[in-house]
Amino acid sequence: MNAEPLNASAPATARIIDGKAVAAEVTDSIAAMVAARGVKPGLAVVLVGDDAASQVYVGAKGRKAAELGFHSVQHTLPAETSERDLLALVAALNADPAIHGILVQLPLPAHIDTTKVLETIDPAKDVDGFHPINVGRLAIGERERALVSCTPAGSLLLIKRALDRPLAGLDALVIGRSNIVGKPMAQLLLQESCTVTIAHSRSRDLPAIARRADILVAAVGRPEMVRGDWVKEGAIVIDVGMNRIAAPERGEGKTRLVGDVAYGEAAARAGAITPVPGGVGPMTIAMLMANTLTAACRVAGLPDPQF
Ligand SMILES: Nc1nc2c(c(=O)[nH]1)N[C@@H](CN(C=O)c1ccc(C(=O)N[C@@H](CCC(=O)O)C(=O)O)cc1)CN2
Repeated sequence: MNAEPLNASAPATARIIDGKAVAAEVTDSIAAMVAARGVKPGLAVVLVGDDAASQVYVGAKGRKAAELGFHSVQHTLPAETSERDLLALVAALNADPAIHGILVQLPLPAHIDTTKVLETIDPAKDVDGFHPINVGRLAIGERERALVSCTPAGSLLLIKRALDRPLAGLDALVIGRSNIVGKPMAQLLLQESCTVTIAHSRSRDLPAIARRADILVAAVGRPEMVRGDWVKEGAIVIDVGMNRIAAPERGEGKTRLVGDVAYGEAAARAGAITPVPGGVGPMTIAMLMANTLTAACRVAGLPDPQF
């Protein structure tokens, strides 16, 4: 039977999908599961160099892990660290039974081959879900054996919370084809039996494609590219973009964060929409914690936690 498209009585202004609140629900449930299951998930976060934003993210991940009762370690290496030394650290973490999850913060300095580093992480400890084994398992429909990339996994959870019906049969559009967000997002939606389109910078008549989408995920890295008139009435809009743009109205040299969607315009037509900040971003760290708990449960022979 064909699913009805979303639309019918679309509200004049979208519901705001509160990523912070959903992330807090996820991490609360993780803390409860850690206590109930008697596991001590171990997360190692590796930072190479002194990129200011990366320092903030790595600090937030380590603190959240400790707060949830995980064994939490951070390795901070200087920017000049050789690829060989970084690979040796990853190998040591692969061999450490107290560590269930390894995360190497990106971007890495230019002299280090990122692919080589990510492929050295034991797939069972790859809590970022970037290893080709995990990507492949997701692609062949073996999500239950994979660790799934955190941002798409978190986005799917937000979509499910925003919808009051199953996703099956809905038209989903993912704008952006990155390995980290666009492609795994499309795979997840496909497994929910959506009809999935992946669009990118060379797609023809993107506004027309977008107007057909019941679920629109923007992960293209272009500030406010998706305009209000691209959005179907009542659609769920998930904005993965995080773009810092000049904000002279706030004073000289000031900036502000915007997504890939022109929020005000899109909110006037969407059924529900994620803001930036406060939408998808907080889910990334929550799903990292979820993946680390999952990895620890698998080692202990326990069932995967469900979120
Ligand atoms: N190994 C990884 N590296 C990177 C990842 C990743 O998932 N794994 N993602 C990004 C950075 N990132 C986490 O690492 C991340 C970025 C942003 C947020 C977030 O919550 N953003 C806030 C806004 C923050 C602000 O005001 O600047 C939001 O959207 O509300 C969380 C995690 C690159 N590297």
